[in-house]
Amino acid sequence: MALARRRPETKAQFDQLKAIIRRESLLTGGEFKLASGAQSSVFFDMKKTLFDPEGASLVGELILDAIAGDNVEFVGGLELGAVPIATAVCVKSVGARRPLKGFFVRKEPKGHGTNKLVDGQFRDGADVIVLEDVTTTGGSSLKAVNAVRERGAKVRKVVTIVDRLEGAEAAFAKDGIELVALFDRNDFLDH
Ligand SMILES: O=P(O)(O)OC[C@H]1O[C@H](OP(=O)(O)OP(=O)(O)O)[C@H](O)[C@@H]1O
Ligand SMILES: O=C(O)c1cc(=O)[nH]c(=O)[nH]1
Repeated sequence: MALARRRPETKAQFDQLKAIIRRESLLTGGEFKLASGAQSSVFFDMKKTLFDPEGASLVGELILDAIAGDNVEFVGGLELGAVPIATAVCVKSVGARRPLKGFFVRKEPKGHGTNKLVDGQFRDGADVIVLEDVTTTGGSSLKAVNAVRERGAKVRKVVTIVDRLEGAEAAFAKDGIELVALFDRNDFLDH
């Protein structure tokens, strides 16, 4: 797993975002059931960071910086975590040479209205980056990857805010996808 590059210009923002995640999202000492069904005594409640004004702004800026060299048109991922992230990145891309558009993949088609699985801004066959708030097994991101690949999209990279170092990187590698993380669990925990 590659940690996103900390350039001298972005180091202060990384430090600020890390402090917000530690203050708002890091939960230790409880017993939490994870999306995979596993139990953990550590939980990153990332929505608290993503719905914090400064947290959302920093996430948008740092992810936009992390993908600056990628030639993609769309960013998005599985609901719910990817929704505020994609919005933050899109907002921060306004004024860029090529602003990014955002999509989200529903866990289930909603059964009425347009009944879309992939919603928001999306074009079949496009180059996309999948976004995630926290990666554990990587299963949730892979649902998003598979949904957009069924629509012909090309996905080479998942960008997560925190990687828990519990298998996502290897799961993505099998599908030819690189994992880039702003932080990993070692940024927040001693073990
Ligand atoms: O890498 P994984 O093993 O898939 O675990 C990580 C996923 O778990 C959480 O989602 P959750 O299912 O709790 O959904 P939410 O975003 O709708 O709260 C988190 O937002 C990731 O999407
Ligand atoms: O694996 C998960 O489900 C998970 C882990 C975590 O730290 N935070 C979260 O929201 N989900």
